[in-house]
Amino acid sequence: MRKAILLIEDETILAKNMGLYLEHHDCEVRIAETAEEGLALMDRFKPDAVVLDFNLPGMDGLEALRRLQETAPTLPVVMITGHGNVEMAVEAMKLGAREFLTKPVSLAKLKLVLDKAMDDARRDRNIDYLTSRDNEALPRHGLVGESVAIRQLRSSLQQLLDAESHMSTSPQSTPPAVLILGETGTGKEVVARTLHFGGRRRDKPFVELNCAALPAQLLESELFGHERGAFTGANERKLGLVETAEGGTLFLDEIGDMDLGLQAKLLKLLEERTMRRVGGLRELSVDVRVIAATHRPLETLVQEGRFRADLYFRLCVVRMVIAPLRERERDALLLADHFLSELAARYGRKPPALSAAAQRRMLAHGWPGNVRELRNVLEQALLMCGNGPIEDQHLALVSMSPARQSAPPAMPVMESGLTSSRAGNGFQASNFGAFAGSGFGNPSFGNSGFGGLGGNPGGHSGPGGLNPVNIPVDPAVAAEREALVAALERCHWNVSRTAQALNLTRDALRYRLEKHGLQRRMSFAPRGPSDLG
Ligand SMILES: Nc1ncnc2c1ncn2[C@@H]1O[C@H](COP(=O)(O)OP(=O)(O)OP(=O)(O)O)[C@@H](O)[C@H]1O
Repeated sequence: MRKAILLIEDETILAKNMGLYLEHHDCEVRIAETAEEGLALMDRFKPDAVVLDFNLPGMDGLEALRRLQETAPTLPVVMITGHGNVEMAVEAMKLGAREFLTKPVSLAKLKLVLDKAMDDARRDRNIDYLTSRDNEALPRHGLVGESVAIRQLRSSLQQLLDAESHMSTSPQSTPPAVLILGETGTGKEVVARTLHFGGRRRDKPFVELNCAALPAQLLESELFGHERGAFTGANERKLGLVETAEGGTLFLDEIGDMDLGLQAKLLKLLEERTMRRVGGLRELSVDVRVIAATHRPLETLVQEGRFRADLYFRLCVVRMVIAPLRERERDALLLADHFLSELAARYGRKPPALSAAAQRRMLAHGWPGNVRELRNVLEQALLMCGNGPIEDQHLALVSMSPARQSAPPAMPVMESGLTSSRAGNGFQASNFGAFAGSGFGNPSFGNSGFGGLGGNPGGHSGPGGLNPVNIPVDPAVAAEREALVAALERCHWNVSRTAQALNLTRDALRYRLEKHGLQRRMSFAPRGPSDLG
């Protein structure tokens, strides 16, 4: 993705040279000759990084840096000075400048420093973002719902957390790996966060990675980091997310999409608690709790040889299955109340009522996108309903193939939550019996959601990302897709900016990307602050 770089430099020739060099290296550049001009460009240009000269006519570089920090505290700024003044540099660093270069500036070094500054900023923002999202991602009232499935899940989570609280604190006793299964949008991430933030690791990092979002090689270096020179473009050593998660939790979403080669490395991490950076010679010890999730029927992938059986067993020391929303009795209405209060507060309005017809329609709907879909549908309905109640025509529910709509409830709801909750203790070692038998895991996967979708579970796009659920394409849907693509192109496929441009929440945009099979085209897509889905 082209990076947008703002150069604030009054020496015309130097600014031009830097600009040409960076443009030649696939950056989009704007030059401002004064700090005032640069600051005025910020809103319109929205740079990914700023190169800022100390000595400028009018407002000086330090003052400009101060202002940039106020308005865009995570924006990486590289300072340039002609004097190599140490005090100034220290002051700039204190103010948050990422890097410091002295004139004459080596253009190659500038590019290197910029790349590193943007990389570091992205990593920091990931962590900040993940931390700041705690409250947002953990519903304030915990897992909303009173269905048997959700009550069981809540109590199983509590039992697991209680058991973990009695574990020894030695580094050898990492809490068990957990595998969370469920259709898209059922709340797998919420469960993972509940386990992390409800447990003893809560003050350590919760780092998440979507394994479906990156090609294998990138995923490996994102996960395990790399040494300098490990491959073309590896100009600096980079820490991976495993090391970033030290002492905390690594949440691997969409684990079913992980490449087989990388699965072997993950297995080693789980078995030996060691890892090696790409291009590295040393084995490094790590203390990381792994929680993995997928919407795919992992057991079937194992049977088909697409997922390692040994890794599967390692991951599901505790296995949790989250029931799809359509199987959670009247939870859709409880969740609707919850989301409407939350959304109404955000829009500064009173929560609207749901008409009886709207309630009936919600209870009859199949919710292929589950809780996420429900929230997005309600957000739109809230905006459409004016000051009256939400009527059924305000609910933009995507119609589904008849086969799916008429699918019977997949399973006794009791099966939800930890698979082993039947055993009475809420959780236990994974269900090897079920794996070996013809049922191959939890019946909820065999019978319902996944089967009924003709191999395209939960509305997720197919491997090419272009074939979402069997939805008849109507012109409105096509128009929505077109508008999305246009906005994405305008915003260089940056999720945050696109969401902003379309006045959508990131979740709402993410849902729409999934709906139209556009998600896989996000080339960068780790769940970072700017790119997070
Ligand atoms: N029981 C619940 N109560 C309140 N909010 C919920 C609940 N379950 C899910 N949510 C909300 O629904 C949205 C989707 O949940 P989440 O991201 O955890 O789903 P997921 O299963 O991880 O989805 P995906 O498979 O696409 O990664 C989030 O905004 C989450 O906060």
